[in-house]
Formats: sequence, structure tokens, C-alpha cells
Amino acid sequence: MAKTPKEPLNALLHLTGVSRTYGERQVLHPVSLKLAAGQCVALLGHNGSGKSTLLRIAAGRERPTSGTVRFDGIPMDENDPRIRSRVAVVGDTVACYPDLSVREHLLLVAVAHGVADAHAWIEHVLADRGLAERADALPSALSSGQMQALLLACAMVRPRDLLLLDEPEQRLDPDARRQLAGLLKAELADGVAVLLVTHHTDLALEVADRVLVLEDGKVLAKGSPQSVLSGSLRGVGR
Ligand SMILES: Nc1ncnc2c1ncn2[C@@H]1O[C@H](COP(=O)(O)OP(=O)(O)OP(=O)(O)O)[C@@H](O)[C@H]1O
Repeated sequence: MAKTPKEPLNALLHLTGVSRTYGERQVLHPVSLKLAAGQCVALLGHNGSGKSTLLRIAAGRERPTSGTVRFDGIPMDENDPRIRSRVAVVGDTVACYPDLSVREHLLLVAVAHGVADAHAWIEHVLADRGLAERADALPSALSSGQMQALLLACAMVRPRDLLLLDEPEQRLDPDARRQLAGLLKAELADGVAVLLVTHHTDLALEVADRVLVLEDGKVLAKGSPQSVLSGSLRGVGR
């Protein structure tokens, strides 16, 4: 029988009873979550179940209606430089400069975060994300999958202890999706904590230590990927 994974004692990210209400509508009921260095929690659930809302709250991009979020003991605030320097987010919206090439986007992010030897590191990340041949292209000339690869690459060129990803697999072809699983495993091996919103149960099974399934803003199930996704809940993803 699969062992039930315990929540970590030394959490890098600690959500306590966070909820969110828009107007009269409660889209997220109180959720608590701990995530330690080198661990991945996958958030699963049908469309509109509250996954992105929870991730935005975890990232400090949105304030919870109730509850608290702490990163390494500090109240989560995306404007706090101590947090910005250590937390990388790939959200569900595409934001880029129309007049900067792929390589220039990466350079901008790397320089802003004070990355040493940025040029060499950028060439490595470009090759790793399959973007080497599109390095001089402007965003308007990228395919949707290449744009997604650029958003991931922007997170990879900067320092990070916590990686928050909202459906990073979207628009990626099967090969690129397999590489994404390898990339996330490498992040975890490097001690990065990963909070992953995904619709792909296979990705969750491959990389997550724990999964949390949301339904109508409530926690429907949580535990090891094997225990949660072995039965009827496999249908929450693709
Ligand atoms: N700014 C907002 N104002 C009002 N309602 C919102 C807002 N943002 C999200 N919602 C609602 O909150 C609910 C949860 O949305 P959320 O984006 O968190 O779901 P999700 O699980 O990430 O969905 P998907 O899988 O489709 O991305 C939805 O019903 C959505 O319509």
C-alpha cells in the first residue's frame, strides 16, 4: 500500500486557511498547505475549481479573503525584494515585450536578477528549452508552444527557491511535455520547491510528492499521487 506522505515540518511555503471570495461568491474555501524545499505539490481539479486562484494567492499576486501565506517565514508579498529574488512564477497569462527578441527577454530577466555569466547561461537555457533556433525571433513570430517555452525559460534563467507554475504543459507537444517532466525533476533535485497547477495526471504522477484535488473551491482529496489518482479521481485530469 502506498505510504501517505506527511506534510513537511520545515515548510518553505506555508498557506494557512486561505480562502477567496469574489463579490458574494466564495470560489475558494479555506485551504492549508505546506511545501518544503525539493518537494512538489500538484493542484488538480476541473475547470473553475479554484486552482489558479490558489496559485495566485500562494504567489502573493492576490490577497486571500482570509488566511495567511508565508514564504520562508516572511508574509508573502510579491513586491518584497526578499521574495521576488527567490520566487519564480509562470502564470496563466502571457506577458512579454513585443519589441524584444526571445534572447533579449531572457537577458532582461537574468540581468534584473543579477545572474553572473548571464550570456552563457542564457544560451544553455535556450538550447534546453528548444528555443536556440528562435532566439532572435520577436514574440509575434513565435508559435504558441514556443511562447510557452519562452515563459518557462524566463523562470529558468533566474535564481529561484520556489517555482509556481500554472499549467506549464499547456500548448506543449508530447515531446516538450516529456522534457517538462525532466525539467521539474531536475528542479526538485536542486532543492527547488514546486507548486504545480496541472490538468495532466501523468505529469502529477511523475513529479509530485503530493496532490491536492479541488472541486468547487473545496479540497476533494489530498495525498500521494498514487493513492489519490488511482481510483475515480483519475478523471480530474487528462
Ligand atoms: N477576478 C475574478 N472575479 C470573479 N470571479 C473570478 C475571478 N477569478 C476567478 N474567478 C472565478 O473563480 C473560480 C475559480 O477560478 P480559477 O481560475 O481559480 O479556476 P481553475 O481551477 O484555475 O480553472 P481552469 O482549470 O479553467 O484554469 C471560477 O468560477 C472563476 O470564474
